[in-house]
Amino acid sequence: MKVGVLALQGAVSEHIRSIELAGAEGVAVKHSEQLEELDGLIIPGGESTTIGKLMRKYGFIEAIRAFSAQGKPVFGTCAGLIVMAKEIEGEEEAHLGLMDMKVSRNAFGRQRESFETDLDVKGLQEPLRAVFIRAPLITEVGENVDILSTYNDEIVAARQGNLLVSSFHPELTDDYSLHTYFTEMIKTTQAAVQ
Ligand SMILES: NC(=O)CC[C@H](N)C(=O)O
Repeated sequence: MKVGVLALQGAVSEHIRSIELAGAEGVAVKHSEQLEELDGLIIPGGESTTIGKLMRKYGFIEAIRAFSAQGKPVFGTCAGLIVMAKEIEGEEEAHLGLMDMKVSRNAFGRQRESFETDLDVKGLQEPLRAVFIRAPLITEVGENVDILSTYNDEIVAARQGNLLVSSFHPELTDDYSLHTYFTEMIKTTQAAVQ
């Protein structure tokens, strides 16, 4: 199984390490043509405005939409979550606009820049060590979105079919269980296609 990590900006190598611990081959993705050989894609954290601009410049917007439309799984963390949202509070334009949710940027940052906590995540056996860095919050979700985790009653992880998002960074600890969850999503879609 080959999982790409969008390598335009942000925490790329850490995601490659975590997805390889979960048993997949991790590929740094710099050109949209590379998507053709992938089974799943991770969009990392970083700065969503920058990632959005670079995605437009290098033809990733249409390419990732087409990738997702084939049913292939996409996992966005932190800034990656923001670029996947249909709506971003205070901004006129979304980026990929894939997932039926509204997000608020830097929502936790107003309280605390960054922090770590143990989170219960639906579908994971053990609490997950989660690192929040100027993290966004999901403030509204559509009815097709399954809420996987909350922190202080705020939504911090969710899934909609082949789309997975977390407002925290699951790649910055040794716990790769959310990456394993993503590889399981890929296996399920592959089984459904065959
Ligand atoms: N760690 C992160 O990815 C931070 C996201 C960043 N605050 C943004 O709004 O794009």
